[in-house]
Amino acid sequence: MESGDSGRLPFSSKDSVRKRKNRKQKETMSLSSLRKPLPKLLLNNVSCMRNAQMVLRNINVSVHDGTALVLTGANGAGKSTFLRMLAGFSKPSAGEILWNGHDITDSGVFQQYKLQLNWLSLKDAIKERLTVLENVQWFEVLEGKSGKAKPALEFMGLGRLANEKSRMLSMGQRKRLQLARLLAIDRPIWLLDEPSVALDTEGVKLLEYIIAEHRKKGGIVFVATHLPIEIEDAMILRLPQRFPRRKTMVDLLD
Ligand SMILES: Nc1ncnc2c1ncn2[C@@H]1O[C@H](COP(=O)(O)OP(=O)(O)OP(=O)(O)O)[C@@H](O)[C@H]1O
Repeated sequence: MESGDSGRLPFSSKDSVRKRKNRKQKETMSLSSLRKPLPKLLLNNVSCMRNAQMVLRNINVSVHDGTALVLTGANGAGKSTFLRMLAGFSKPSAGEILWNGHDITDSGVFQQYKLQLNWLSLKDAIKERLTVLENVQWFEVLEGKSGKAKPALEFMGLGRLANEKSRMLSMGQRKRLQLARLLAIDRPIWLLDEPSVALDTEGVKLLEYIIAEHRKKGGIVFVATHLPIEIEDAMILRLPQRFPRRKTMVDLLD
């Protein structure tokens, strides 16, 4: 009996050790899944209407710190609409956009969320009568910051023009000024609509560089573009064409 009992004991103790191990493994797994960071931004089945037409349909994207998302697609596919929605200018007609798990359409959340955003679009909001430097400083003042305007302009190759009236600037220089503003204000989420338009080769390189540096600090970058921009490990979201394409002059020439 004794030997029989003692013979069974090691098995039952092995069993309980194995069970304990399994339990521990399960606990570790559930802990690690708990620890998995929330996406900074989550678009959950988002659709968006403009002018009574569905422009974006059932978009699902999750974006973590350091991510770049490049939006591509034909004219009218909805790239700017996507950015406008993230900026809070348009509301999703269905689905939700969560920032740190909170719905950005909630007004309390939006007050905090909008302070994270840096918006760059074709409408450059440059004040013609201010100098180039004042145009950046003006944004700094609104932000309660100071001291970064000059270095940002110098970095973007506009140091020499800092005291010129901004109406003197060429298109590419205006774009560089917008990028200098982005650097001076330094907010974490960049929404860039066609940021490389009008930039020369060096300007595009600078743009690629500042995007890479921003991401290294954990910044998030959304870029809507038709032009190739080198962004390492970017997620690409190609928005579908909204209407069947009619024949164009290009097809006739082919
Ligand atoms: N201000 C507006 N009011 C109403 N509808 C608009 C407005 N702007 C754009 N739209 C509609 O939304 C659709 C998507 O436009 P959007 O500007 O998002 O496209 P896009 O992909 O950025 O185009 P592009 O490559 O030409 O910049 C357009 O086809 C247009 O019908």
